[in-house]
Amino acid sequence: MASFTFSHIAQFVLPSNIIVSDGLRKPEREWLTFSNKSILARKSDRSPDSVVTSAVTHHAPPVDPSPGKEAGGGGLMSHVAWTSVRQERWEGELVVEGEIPQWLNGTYLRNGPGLWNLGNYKFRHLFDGYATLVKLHFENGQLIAGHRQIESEAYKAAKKNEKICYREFSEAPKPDNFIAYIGDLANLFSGASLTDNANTGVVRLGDGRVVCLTETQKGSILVDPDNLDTLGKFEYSDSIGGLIHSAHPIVTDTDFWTLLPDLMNPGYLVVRMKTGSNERKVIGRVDCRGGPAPGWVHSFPVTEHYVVVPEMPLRYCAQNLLRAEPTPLYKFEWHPDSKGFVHIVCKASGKIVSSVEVPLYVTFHFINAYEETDEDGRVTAVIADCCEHNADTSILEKLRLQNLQSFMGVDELPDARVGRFIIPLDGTPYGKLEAALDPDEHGRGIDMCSINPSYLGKRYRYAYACGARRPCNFPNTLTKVDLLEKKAKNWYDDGSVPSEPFFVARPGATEEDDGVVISMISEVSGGGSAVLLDGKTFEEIARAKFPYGLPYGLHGCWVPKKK
Ligand SMILES: CC(=O)/C=C/C=C(C)/C=C/C1=C(C)CCCC1(C)C
Ligand SMILES: CC(/C=C/C=O)=C\C=C\C=O
Ligand SMILES: [Fe+2]
Repeated sequence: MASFTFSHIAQFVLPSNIIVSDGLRKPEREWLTFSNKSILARKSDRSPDSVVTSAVTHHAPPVDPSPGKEAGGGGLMSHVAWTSVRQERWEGELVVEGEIPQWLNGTYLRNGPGLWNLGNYKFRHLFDGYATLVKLHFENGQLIAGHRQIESEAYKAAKKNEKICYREFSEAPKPDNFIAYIGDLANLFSGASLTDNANTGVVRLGDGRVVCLTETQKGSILVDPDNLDTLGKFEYSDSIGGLIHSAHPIVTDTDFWTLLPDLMNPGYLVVRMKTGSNERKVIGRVDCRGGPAPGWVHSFPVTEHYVVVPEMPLRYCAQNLLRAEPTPLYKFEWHPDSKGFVHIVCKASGKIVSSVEVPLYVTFHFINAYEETDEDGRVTAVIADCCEHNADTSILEKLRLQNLQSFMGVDELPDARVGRFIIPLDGTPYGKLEAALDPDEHGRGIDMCSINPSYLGKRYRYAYACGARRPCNFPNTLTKVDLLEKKAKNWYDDGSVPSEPFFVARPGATEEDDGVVISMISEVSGGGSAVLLDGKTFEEIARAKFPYGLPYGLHGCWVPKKK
């Protein structure tokens, strides 16, 4: 089977005339059976090696078994989770086993780096892949699914030139000579060479616009949640400047909060953009208390009144930013001597109300935060929970594609826990960090979390995340963590890699876990499915198979049905 290259993309693109059999198009086309559901494709649209045929023949491996530069050494069959999606777009109805609740009406969107191959070259890190946006549209118990590559400048240039043209998470185009290198540096400072490959998350703003995001500000891309069209850049109309921001803004009906790390004068800007506007306003600023640069700020939490600004000892590194080749910690450096801090900024005044030293920590994802009050209603502390990797940076290395692709049954996933920060607001200089529950409850693996969004910034009880059933080299369960009882319920499907469990509340629900949890799984057989779990029992209630294998994806959002 040929490997997937950009020159093949044109062949692999399924035309928009591919529709489910229940559709109304004329049958001058051939029938192809995709997992019990038939779709139509024009015969002339199919290349002999196209995804259509390879996805249909379930005997053929849906992955490229040939050893690549970095992938799958020794002909090892790679899991479909770590294998590039084979076609640029697809849409069709999925057959549902089980039952989708009738109240679940809307679209779940999930973004992630689904394409890691460029010609003969393979990206080396999970986070480098070009963005693949997947949708699950639920309506009256039925499910229309699809995916589409996001048409970022970085993706279009790579497709045209069959090589990486912008600086991605771990790699950058190699300058041909010294003059080009100098030009490159200038482009880095202006931001021109940075990627806009919006492969990390997707958010629905309060005004209904849907934006795909990564950590570069220019990688904020508007998409159409129905047909997944790339609509263009989300342009920030202010003059705040800066090149990077947190990959995970906090989005509510009224606001969009984010943090902008300041690499020149180490610190963070706390910014807010009101719903309906493209203009961010600086609400406050936190100066770093340690190290030569701000800590990596992939995400952060908020409470009702405060923004929690983490200052992780895993800090941006100016030298590494300039390198074309990956370094052990990519664009970052571990500075245990610089200590770890958490700062609390008042949303209303922008003032820092607490800044404490905490034990060293490593986290990508904060889960939630809330305020602890005394009997007079005064806030005494902020509690902030995150998926914490025991202050061990090796998780970044574990997310190299070669490591992910070479699982041999040996347990390789470093331990992680629900890290709970307790940040006093009484001027005490130290905060605490402890495990919120025994990490064995979720197999000592935890990441890719969500909560019931109505509990954002409030005292809450349940978190949904990916956990571990060992041995594994990547989180392979879905886990519902009860932070009150300090227990977890785990869902496991042998050999599958599930993506972030996403909670959708039942309209009218009064209990925190009354709803469903959506995840997409990449299966050991090479297939891919959407799964629905009941929020309360955490039992699987429905599953629907895609006609092709799904690559791993990162974060999602819910777009409710238009009224
Ligand atoms: C997918 C994910 O979780 C993170 C993606 C992060 C990216 C694409 C970061 C890109 C960056 C650059 C291209 C240069 C500047 C530093 C940094 C923000 C790491
Ligand atoms: C996949 C991941 C981080 C994604 C960032 O958006 C972390 C996985 C950690 C494993 O435990
Ligand atoms: Fe993330």
